[in-house]
Amino acid sequence: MIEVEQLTQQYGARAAIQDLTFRVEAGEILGFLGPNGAGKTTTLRILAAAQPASRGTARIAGWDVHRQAQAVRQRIGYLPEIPPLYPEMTVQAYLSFVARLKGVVAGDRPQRLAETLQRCGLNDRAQTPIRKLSKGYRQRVGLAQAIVHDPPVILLDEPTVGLDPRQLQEVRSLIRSLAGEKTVIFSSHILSEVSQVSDRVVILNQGRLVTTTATRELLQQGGWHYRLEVSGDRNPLAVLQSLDGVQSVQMQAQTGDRWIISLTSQADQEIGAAIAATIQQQGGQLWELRRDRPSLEEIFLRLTAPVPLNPSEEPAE
Ligand SMILES: Nc1ncnc2c1ncn2[C@@H]1O[C@H](COP(=O)(O)OP(=O)(O)OP(=O)(O)O)[C@@H](O)[C@H]1O
Repeated sequence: MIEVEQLTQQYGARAAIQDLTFRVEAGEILGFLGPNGAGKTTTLRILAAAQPASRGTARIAGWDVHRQAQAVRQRIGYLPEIPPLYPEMTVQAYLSFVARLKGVVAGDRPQRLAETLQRCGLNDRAQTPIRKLSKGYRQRVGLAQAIVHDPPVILLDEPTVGLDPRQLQEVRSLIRSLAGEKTVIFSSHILSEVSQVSDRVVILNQGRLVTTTATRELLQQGGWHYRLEVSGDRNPLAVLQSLDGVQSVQMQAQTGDRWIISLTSQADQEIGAAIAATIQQQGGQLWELRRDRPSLEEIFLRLTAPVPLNPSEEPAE
């Protein structure tokens, strides 16, 4: 339903996004994730036909976002970071205006409006001027304007920013309720949030695609975290470092002949038994061995760590 190929946006000498390629299938909810400045807004604006890309192509339901921008705009609902609301209008008048603008025929408008107000939990605010609404309700109106014309594709740019926990929950379940029926891209910089709403994520960092994967698989990519407390005559750090399947080892604390060590295994390598055997072989004693999955936040931070400069680009000392 959405096909992005080699999409690049250049701002002067800098590329805000570079060679992005991904697809979103019909009925899928895709989490679009990345830290601030990763290029999420730029990508969504291009997909919404709100700005042309410097290079590459993007198609929505087969229509090219650049060459067939009008056809694309009719088929998408777009919620930008700052929703385009008219503060003096009532919710109902505004949604009716948007429906007309988006080409909903007059006869269909009352039903589209009623359905949208209901779906977005806005029935009791229909006659309220937008300027009197709380942030959460404004966000609902923003979502409502994106779906009032019943588009097959919905693009939501950070729809949950600034909401309180209850509003967050409501907006998330609203987005979830679109699954299967609509194709949705929903951007965020919080992986745990995206994982609650979408089955698959695209992760961007500094304008480049880092990964596109099922959220479930992302969790498994992180390997395991171990924390062990060991005593003995010999510091076990070196021998643990050379163990098969180890990604990193760190000394957390040392008091006398006791060490507290944290260790991360490579993706899907369960090495608890090997750790215990190694300590025993070198005559040490294991007082504690704990195993955890890294949190989604840790995985996200690892995947989006700043990209180091090439040696040739490093400033001279
Ligand atoms: N009109 C513009 N002119 C120049 N640079 C821009 C412009 N718009 C965005 N950028 C730059 O492009 C990069 C990507 O910005 P973008 O807003 O797409 O990222 P983002 O992932 O949406 O970030 P955020 O989460 O902060 O909204 C940033 O470095 C930004 O400063």
